Amino acid sequence: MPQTSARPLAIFGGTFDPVHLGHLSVAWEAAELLDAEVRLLPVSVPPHRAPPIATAAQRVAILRAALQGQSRLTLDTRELDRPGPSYTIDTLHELRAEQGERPLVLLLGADAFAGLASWHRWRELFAATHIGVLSRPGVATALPDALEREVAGRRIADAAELRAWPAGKVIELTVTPLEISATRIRELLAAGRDPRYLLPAGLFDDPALLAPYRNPAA
Ligand SMILES: Nc1ncnc2c1ncn2[C@@H]1O[C@H](COP(=O)(O)OP(=O)(O)OP(=O)(O)O)[C@@H](O)[C@H]1O
Ligand SMILES: O=C(O)c1ccc[n+]([C@@H]2O[C@H](COP(=O)([O-])O)[C@@H](O)[C@H]2O)c1
Repeated sequence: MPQTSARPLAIFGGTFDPVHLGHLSVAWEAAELLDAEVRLLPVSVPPHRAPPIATAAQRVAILRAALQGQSRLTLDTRELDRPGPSYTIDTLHELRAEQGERPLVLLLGADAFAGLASWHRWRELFAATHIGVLSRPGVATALPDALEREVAGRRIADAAELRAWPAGKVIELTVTPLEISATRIRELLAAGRDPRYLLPAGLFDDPALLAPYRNPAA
């Protein structure tokens, strides 16, 4: 592969049902550690889990409100425009066609990374992107054998090295541990609780934003 020196483009995909301060904080720190542009990509149809509670439009409205007031993290809604399951390999091929040899970095929480060998055409991911693994509280670092074998020769420790190649390296990103999950936030909202300090403050300004979780049957 040709060498490159462009500023990396990092993508952070998720169901974001809803986006929370755990997502935003780790994405922010990854942008700092990698000196990268970071885009949040909400999935349309998650390949490996039940459909989200909120619609795509509702999740995007929450994301837009959550991202207000800063410009380091941006929103990329391309997966919502594609029918069928949101396979990450398809997204990466689209981005590669747009970005040329610019380094791409797929950001994954440690839990999502540990499950990588079950993803659609997972071995092709390494030719399409670098991977940045975000530490997450309570997630063991041991990997299944097939994944460990694929990753073993790819690990790097210095983020600057990512710039030398468009794809193919794996870097652990040690970020501030925040034990926040969307599952917990949905439980709290469904129980009529107010998880104010687990979510960006702006989400509480408009009662419609979190309404899908307060009364999922509505
Ligand atoms: N607190 C966190 N710290 C580090 N990574 C996180 C954290 N929360 C989510 N992630 C990562 O964000 C990505 C998208 O996660 P997702 O939208 O499924 O959030 P979640 O909080 O894990 O949701 P759910 O509880 O519904 O499974 C995944 O790569 C996941 O590992
Ligand atoms: O491409 C796949 O097969 C695949 C399988 C599972 C998850 N993903 C992606 O991983 C990201 C995090 O997913 P999740 O389920 O933890 O929200 C999100 O962008 C998903 O599209 C992708």
